[in-house]
Amino acid sequence: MTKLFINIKELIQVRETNIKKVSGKLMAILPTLKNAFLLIENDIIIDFGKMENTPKSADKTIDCTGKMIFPTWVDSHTHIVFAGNREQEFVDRINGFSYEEIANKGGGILNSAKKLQATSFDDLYQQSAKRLEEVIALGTGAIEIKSGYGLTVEAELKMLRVIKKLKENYNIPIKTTFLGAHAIPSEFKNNKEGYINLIIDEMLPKIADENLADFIDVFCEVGYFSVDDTHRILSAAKKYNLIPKIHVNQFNVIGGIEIATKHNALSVDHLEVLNDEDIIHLKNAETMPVALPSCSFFLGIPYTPARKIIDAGLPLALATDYNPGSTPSGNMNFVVSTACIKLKMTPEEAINAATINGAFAMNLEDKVGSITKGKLANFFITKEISSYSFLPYSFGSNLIESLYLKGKKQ
Ligand SMILES: N=CN[C@@H](CCC(=O)O)C(=O)O
Ligand SMILES: [Zn+2]
Repeated sequence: MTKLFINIKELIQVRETNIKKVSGKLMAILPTLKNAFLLIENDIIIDFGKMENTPKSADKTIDCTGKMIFPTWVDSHTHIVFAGNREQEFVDRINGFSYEEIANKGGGILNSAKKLQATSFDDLYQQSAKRLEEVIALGTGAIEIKSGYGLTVEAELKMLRVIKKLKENYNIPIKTTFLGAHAIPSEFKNNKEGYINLIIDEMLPKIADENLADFIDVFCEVGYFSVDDTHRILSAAKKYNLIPKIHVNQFNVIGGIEIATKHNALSVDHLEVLNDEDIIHLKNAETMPVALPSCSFFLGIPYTPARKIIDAGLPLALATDYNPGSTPSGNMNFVVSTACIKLKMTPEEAINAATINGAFAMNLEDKVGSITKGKLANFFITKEISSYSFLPYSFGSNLIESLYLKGKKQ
């Protein structure tokens, strides 16, 4: 079955030959085609070009006059499998408590873990599926999902099995990250080593047995897991071929980037604080830096210094961090807007960061992230808009008119 999209006002992020990622100055270049067509066959993009070269026929033709087509957003960092919400902590923060103070009082990640442990598999699946549907409707066409709100063998496995079921039931590429080292559970309050042993000796082998994860993550931060802990966990995960994607530099610079790059991490995420040495480590690595501006917006913490990263010649990806504590939003359109408004990224840089660079940060750059022949037909058609910059400019508006995943209208 072929579908031909014609009279596309502008086809965004067209790449004749696939690229892995865009870095530095090249991030400012967003290749597009005006007055274009796009041809797909079943779930795959098979051709695109200028209207004067439109193929004569297709099984179905869709007129896009006045509208643009973007590859769907690639959200490379989420925690959408969680139970309940944490709006009381939101109110506590309005009343002057910090994220750290709330966590130290037993709130934060431990609060979510308590809720998740008491939630059945089916209930957790239903809550998570609803969030997945919500973000797909907002233009996300590939997503990474982490565990890390279980913090017991049983509850971490429950989270990962929920993600597995989401993968089976939804039509988008989903990658799974094991984040057992998200926080130290209360039972191990004075025995962090004991919890790390549990991760290494019990959780990892069981996860590998059931093939439940693609990536390994650690929250490398003061009060959570040290650089040495991170090194231990990543070394153990290597045996199971789990690739590191690490939470680092959210509140403090403690050497997380150095250890992550030594372990050839696929990405380092957050980076709200970043020093010159970190930049040097990133320059010597293939690791993708990932900014999560909605988290900075919600917590009122510094924004990732995107200019410093890009101006150093590095790539940058954007993701939502959708989770109940620091970012209760999975809206990639808002992320792209906030990146322009607060991180001073140009629309071209932000769109590259939210598509092809996000795909790299999930090892999916051959499948999604650009309009390229052979890639999945995952894209959205906008409402009538004046230019692609109108999208980040109109923050808070939903300008997506329709969405195709693997060639099927959603
Ligand atoms: N920082 C660590 N993990 C999450 C937040 C966890 C939570 O507060 O529930 C994040 O990426 O922001
Ligand atoms: Zn996160």
